[in-house]
Amino acid sequence: MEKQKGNILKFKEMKQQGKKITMVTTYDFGMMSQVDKTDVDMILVGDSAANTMMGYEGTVHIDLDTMLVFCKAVANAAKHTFMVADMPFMTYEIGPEQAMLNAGRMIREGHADALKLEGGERIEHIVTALVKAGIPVMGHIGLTPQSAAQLGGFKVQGKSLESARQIVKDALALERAGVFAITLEAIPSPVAKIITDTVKVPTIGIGAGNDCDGQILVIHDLLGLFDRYTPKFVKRYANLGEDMQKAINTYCREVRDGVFPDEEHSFSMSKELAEQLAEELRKDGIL
Ligand SMILES: Nc1nc(=O)c2c([nH]1)NC[C@@H]1CN(c3ccc(C(=O)N[C@@H](CCC(=O)O)C(=O)O)cc3)CN21
Ligand SMILES: CC(C)C(=O)C(=O)O
Ligand SMILES: [Mg+2]
Repeated sequence: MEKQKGNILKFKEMKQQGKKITMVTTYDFGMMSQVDKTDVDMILVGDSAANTMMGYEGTVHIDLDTMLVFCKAVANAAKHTFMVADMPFMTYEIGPEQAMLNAGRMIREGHADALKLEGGERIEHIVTALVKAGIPVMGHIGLTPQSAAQLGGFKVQGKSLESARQIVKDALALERAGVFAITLEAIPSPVAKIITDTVKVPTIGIGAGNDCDGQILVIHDLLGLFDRYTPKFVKRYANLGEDMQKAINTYCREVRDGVFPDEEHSFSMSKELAEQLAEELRKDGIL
């Protein structure tokens, strides 16, 4: 049976029924064509594209127009999968007006179904405005990579009493603002459990333990296509990087050995026509 495209009501129902929500990132048409055939519940066009697709160390170097390129490519293949996209760094922090203008582009031009913003209490007024405008918003708290410089790097958050309490408050602020789900990144499992038990909207964890309502991983990490760094929370389910190297090396060997292309991968011409052609070309003085 063909997969139904999810929606924010379905995700809330899944939380109520204790059904786990599955999510991966995706950044391009080819990958999304595969993901769209799986039973993953939703995808994120993450600003982690800055790392996985562009090779930057952090996520602050990707701008709105670049995010739009990835969104458009993914949207062309996301026929059955609910598509969330990250608002990139500094495209919403100035205030509701800036956020609305840029969110409008992500949805109109990028074809995102929903948007994700980093921050809690700090951006409550901005999320409120977007939700009032009819945009489904996902929150993202804990380790927020766009503020890594301030956090001292990609560090686990909420390890002290005070910072854990702040993250819980951030979750409540986002719920008040009307988010449909909250990403919890790199926080101790007990803190994620408290939030999951407290808010009515689904929590989607990445490095936040097994009590969240759902999980997300960067697709390059789970497929084994990214080896610059591997956060503790990443589990590799395949080694596609190695598979790719093997396939490319086999191709190179076959070309060097004169094995590829064979007849199956070439176009033929009748012997008569080929001879006629040679004759004509000899007449022309070319052969
Ligand atoms: N490929 C990829 N995967 C991700 O999960 C990811 C990105 N890129 N880019 C954006 C952010 C950055 N993320 C990261 C990156 C590194 C760690 C990491 O190495 N953390 C240390 C903990 C360090 C500490 O708290 O002391 C670890 O050991 O997991 C965590 C999250 C998560 N996101
Ligand atoms: C790691 C996830 C949650 C993310 O924000 C991203 O991939 O950009
Ligand atoms: Mg992100």
